Amino acid sequence: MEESYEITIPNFTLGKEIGRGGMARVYLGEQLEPKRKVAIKIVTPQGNDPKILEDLQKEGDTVAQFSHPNIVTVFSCGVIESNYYLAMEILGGGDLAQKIEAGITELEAFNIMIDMAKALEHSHKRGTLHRDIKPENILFHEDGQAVLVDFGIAKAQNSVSEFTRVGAVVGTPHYMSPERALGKEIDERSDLYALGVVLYEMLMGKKVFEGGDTFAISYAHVHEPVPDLPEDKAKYQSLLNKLLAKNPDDRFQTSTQLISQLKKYVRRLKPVTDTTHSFAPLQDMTAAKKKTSPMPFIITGLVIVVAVLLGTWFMNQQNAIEINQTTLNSEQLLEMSNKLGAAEVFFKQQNINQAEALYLSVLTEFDCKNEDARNRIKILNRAKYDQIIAACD
Ligand SMILES: Nc1ncnc2c1ncn2[C@@H]1O[C@H](COP(=O)(O)OP(=O)(O)OP(=O)(O)O)[C@@H](O)[C@H]1O
Repeated sequence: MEESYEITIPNFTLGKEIGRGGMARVYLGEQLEPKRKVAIKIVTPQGNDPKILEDLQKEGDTVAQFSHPNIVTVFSCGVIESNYYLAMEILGGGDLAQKIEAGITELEAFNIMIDMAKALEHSHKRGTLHRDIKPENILFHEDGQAVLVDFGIAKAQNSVSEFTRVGAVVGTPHYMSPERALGKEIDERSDLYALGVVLYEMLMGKKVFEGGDTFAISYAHVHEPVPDLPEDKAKYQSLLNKLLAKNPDDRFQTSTQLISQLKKYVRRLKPVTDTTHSFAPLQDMTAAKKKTSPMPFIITGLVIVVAVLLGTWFMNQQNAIEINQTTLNSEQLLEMSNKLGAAEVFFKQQNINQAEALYLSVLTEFDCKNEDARNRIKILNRAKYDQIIAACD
């Protein structure tokens, strides 16, 4: 029951749909002059927002000026009938999420890292951040070469940050740098952090921080230490720690620095026959079911939530317990339930400080009688529990 797309793009014909994202569909197509096969992405913003269309157009123009083997080649872009279209080269080798699922060698992971660092070096030198580095945005040519796509939320580096512009963050929280989660100004080091998260995923086959919701994941990026790699991968720990440092000053400062470091690893890996992973050939990747990329998370007010939470936590450390006993409205109830969810995730992961901070926040700011939070705080911090009981009952 595939609906056909009713838009006509001058100089292009649309063929079959090959993928879908949050606001976008991607089709095979043909450019008529000069004749060539292309992939055409059509984005239909909610409410046909002219500002979003204008931003997409600017971003398409920016990417079209890039000329790099590891950045998708854009042939044409524009706005037609409130839709934005982008005609680009076809990347028929699947995406990195599929590769990770199928299994990937360490050598291959490092080669992909170099390709992506080179792509970022090119765009950063031209003042553009990617801002949405994730495995779904790393596609492959059929010969296996990695290509960075979807500068869909890229912004010129000196333009207004997406926080101040719309009061929301666009992008998945799994690859979000700490400074970004906290709503601070970001620079190229934030893209390099995201690339570090991708490296962890390639090495371990799972995300560096998981959580019940966007908040819990972002909170982990801000506070959680980088997990220890298993013994057989411990040789990559220092690299990973540097990529995922909480403070951007402790990371690689430029893609160029990262590339030279990665090359050393590749040199060491090359002569070794890697038997730790089974590598699925590319045909298997392309045959694998294509997961459509999930709609980007829109994290409204995340910055405020994290800031409020941190503030509350520090105050709780310093001051005597103060309890809010007012009746909660529905928004506050929702916020409390989000905090309880995140706290439970941290508790199960034995992230005691984070769990304690969240449970205390629930008891002091929302509901000092909340049974779940009381039971946990009783285990985590008996003194605080007694204080809360005394202040509440
Ligand atoms: N040039 C291309 N060649 C082949 N497939 C492509 C190409 N560009 C995108 N795709 C595929 O089309 C699908 C949707 O694209 P894309 O993820 O860019 O949409 P999106 O809405 O921007 O995604 P997101 O929700 O992550 O922002 C994906 O499966 C992607 O792999």
